[in-house]
Amino acid sequence: MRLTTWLVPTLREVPAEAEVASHRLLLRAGFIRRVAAGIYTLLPLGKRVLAKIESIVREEMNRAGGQEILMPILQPAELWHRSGRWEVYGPELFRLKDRHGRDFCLGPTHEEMITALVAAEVRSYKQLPLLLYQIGNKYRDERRPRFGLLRGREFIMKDLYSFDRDWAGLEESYRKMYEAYTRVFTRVGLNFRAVEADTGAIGGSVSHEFMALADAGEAVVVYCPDAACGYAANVEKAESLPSLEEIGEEGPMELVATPGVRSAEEVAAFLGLPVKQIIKTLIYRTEKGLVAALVRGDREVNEVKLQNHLGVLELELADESLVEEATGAPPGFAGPIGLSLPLVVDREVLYVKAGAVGANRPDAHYINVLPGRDFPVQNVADIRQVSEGDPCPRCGQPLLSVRGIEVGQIFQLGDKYSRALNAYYLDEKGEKRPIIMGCYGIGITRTMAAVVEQHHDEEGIIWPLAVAPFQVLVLPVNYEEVPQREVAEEIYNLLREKGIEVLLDDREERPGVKFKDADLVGYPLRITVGRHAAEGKVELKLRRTGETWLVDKDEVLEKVAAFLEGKD
Ligand SMILES: O=C(C[C@@H]1CCCCN1)Cn1cnc2cc(Cl)c(F)cc2c1=O
Ligand SMILES: [Mg+2]
Ligand SMILES: [Mg+2]
Repeated sequence: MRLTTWLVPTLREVPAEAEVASHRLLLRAGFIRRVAAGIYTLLPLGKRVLAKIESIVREEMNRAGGQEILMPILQPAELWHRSGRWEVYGPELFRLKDRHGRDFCLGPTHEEMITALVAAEVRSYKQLPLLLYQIGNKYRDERRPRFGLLRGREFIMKDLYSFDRDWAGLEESYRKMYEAYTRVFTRVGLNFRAVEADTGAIGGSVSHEFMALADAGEAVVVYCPDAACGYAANVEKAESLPSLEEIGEEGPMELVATPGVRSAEEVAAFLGLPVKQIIKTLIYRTEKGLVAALVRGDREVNEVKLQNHLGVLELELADESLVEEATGAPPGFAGPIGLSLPLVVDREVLYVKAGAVGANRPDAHYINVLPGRDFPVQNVADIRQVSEGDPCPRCGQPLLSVRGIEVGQIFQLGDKYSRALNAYYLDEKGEKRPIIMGCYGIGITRTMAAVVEQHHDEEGIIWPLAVAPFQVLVLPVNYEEVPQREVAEEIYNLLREKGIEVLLDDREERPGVKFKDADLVGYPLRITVGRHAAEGKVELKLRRTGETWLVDKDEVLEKVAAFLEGKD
């Protein structure tokens, strides 16, 4: 292919809206263009990378026994009514009406649709297990689309659904998918970790996320430094050994004036107590009303754990006016004493024997508060956010934390959707039983961006060979100069005949522009045809290491083949 015929609109300037490397570089290198917030066009080189990622995913899904299908993006609301999710999802679900006024949504996921299909087509245990998957667009109206392809409102996902006769079957399908995901992310060149994950509203119990480690990642992973232990979890779900240290001496509760002293740190300093002896009260708004969550002063509430514990769909910190109304005091003076709200108490709070809490009146706190004596402790749970340094829940060593990009997530769903959509089968004895499901997603466009986050330098992208838009770039420094053009054309045609993905930069551009573009786009191997062409010599350059070799043009094919075999 000749670059003069290809649309690769590279940019010198960094687009202002791009905050992370992958967004900046995919724009500058001419791989994507923004259409609207969270909505992108994939340009030719971007599409070539996607095609490579998709074919790796397809190979591994097929190897695991998956059968590829393609479901509609337009989903009739009726399916979502049957699963009860039409009302559950809010503005994130793109809804529309057809010309007859019938309700549809643009598919954010396909549990309902695939389960309805299987309900209609599977009758017998002989048809199980069944693994069906698709690769296609998904739509989620994110409140804050950002970071380019990392969080879009339209994106490409591979979603596979497993259908088994029982839980043992599901565990086998889940294990196969876990291994298939490990192969996919290894092959595309990502440094990733599989971590225990929260299942969210999808239901089910077991879930893992595949995290590409990157500072630009929105997810926080906590993990045990000891590889033999191997504990790793999304912080939404992560646990640590609770501190069962008793704090403070029991004593009579007292009201003390704490003028303008609000935060746990301020109250601790004012009262001369350690922060962990403060008991924080945070008021949350849910669709079932207000709730007060209590954690030690040195902890944060984990809102995902709290939401799961309460079984609510919406959970948001109550704003100041709501807190005033509910407690009679501004935030910072809220407390559990005499509070007419349901309390959820973190387990560690029980070990605070003389706590300080807001007195539900301005500028006042109670001290020597004893949980159980001074406020009810019926509802105790693990609702605290684990942080770096907390003891590993398995082996006690201090946990570490790192940021990650969630490129895949797998779930053991169970029978939630099969019961809702009537997907049953008859076993050997003719007994009717619900199909046991799993669902498994990979963010295809997000994976491309994650690869760029992990593979770039200040010059541009460094594509791993397996997903590069082209394997080799032939770069004649001065295309009008005869020996250079002839040698470049000769090498270009030789490689093409061998089926190597080679691009020839035949533009009449200044050499500097050509070199800068070559490094920006990130072709893995570059063959520069310059002044040595007259003696039949060319320069090979590896984008990843910058290493260069001056070789005779007759050695090029052998060198390129060796590089392609070496796979980076
Ligand atoms: O999608 C999943 C679970 C798995 C992920 C892997 C592939 C199959 N689905 C979870 N989820 C996330 N965001 C959503 C957003 C909207 Cl607006 C919605 F209506 C539903 C969902 C939703 O169900
Ligand atoms: Mg989540
Ligand atoms: Mg997730």
